[in-house]
Amino acid sequence: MAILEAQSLTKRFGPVQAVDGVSLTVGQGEITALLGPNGAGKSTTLHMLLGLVTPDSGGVTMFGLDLQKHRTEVLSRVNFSASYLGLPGVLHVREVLNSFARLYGLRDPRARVAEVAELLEIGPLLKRRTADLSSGQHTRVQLGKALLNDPELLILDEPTAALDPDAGERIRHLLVSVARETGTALLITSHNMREVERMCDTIHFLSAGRIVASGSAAELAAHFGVVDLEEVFLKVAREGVPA
Ligand SMILES: Nc1ncnc2c1ncn2[C@@H]1O[C@H](COP(=O)(O)OP(=O)(O)OP(=O)(O)O)[C@@H](O)[C@H]1O
Repeated sequence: MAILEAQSLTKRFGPVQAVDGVSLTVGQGEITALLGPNGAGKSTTLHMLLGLVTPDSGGVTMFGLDLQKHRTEVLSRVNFSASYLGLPGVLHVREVLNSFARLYGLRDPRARVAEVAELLEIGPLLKRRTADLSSGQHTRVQLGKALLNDPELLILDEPTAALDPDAGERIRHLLVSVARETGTALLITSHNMREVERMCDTIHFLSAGRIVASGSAAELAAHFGVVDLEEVFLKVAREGVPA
């Protein structure tokens, strides 16, 4: 059974058709990427999948349940992280994570916060005020928050955007382990083509709100007659997709 199925999602903001008929499926333990130029509609698509933005048309099914009809049940099995999400600045990292752990109804919030802090290597940050974190530290805390409830579907908007190469590599390794070992389905956006090549099973390329190409990195490179995903990106973004 698919973990996530989006059917013909559309969203218009005034004159801008941000998303125009996006359908996609993500299976258990699969890592899927949404790629595309700035403004292609990636974040809007993710926000519709999370129920944060209401689609003009189309629907979302997760775990076989309709998102609109079973919102609370469905979203309790999902989590989301993005560097643009704020954290309450006056609170310490431990207080923030403990609050989310209680909000998620975890049986032993403190134990899970300790586990996640070890996974994300944020133990030394637990006593810091979130307002004092660097952007890379903030990203790791956000990811920690997103792993607290052991989500079956993890949606990540540019998960490694603010991380240095070493931290980025560790987080990629962690995310791949989470998908492969626990069966969590991952849906990510990224502008880092090497990252997507290394992590993702399936890639959907968005342009002007539409999926214009889908496949593995190798399939897409072969299809467009280029050597890698970076070149696929440049070709599709600059020349479009031949009809
Ligand atoms: N709340 C909003 N109100 C008006 N326009 C919006 C809103 N959200 C997004 N848009 C517009 O919808 C289009 C798609 O935006 P979106 O943020 O989904 O793109 P993106 O692919 O995530 O881009 P980026 O790579 O720059 O993050 C853009 O033209 C954007 O300006």
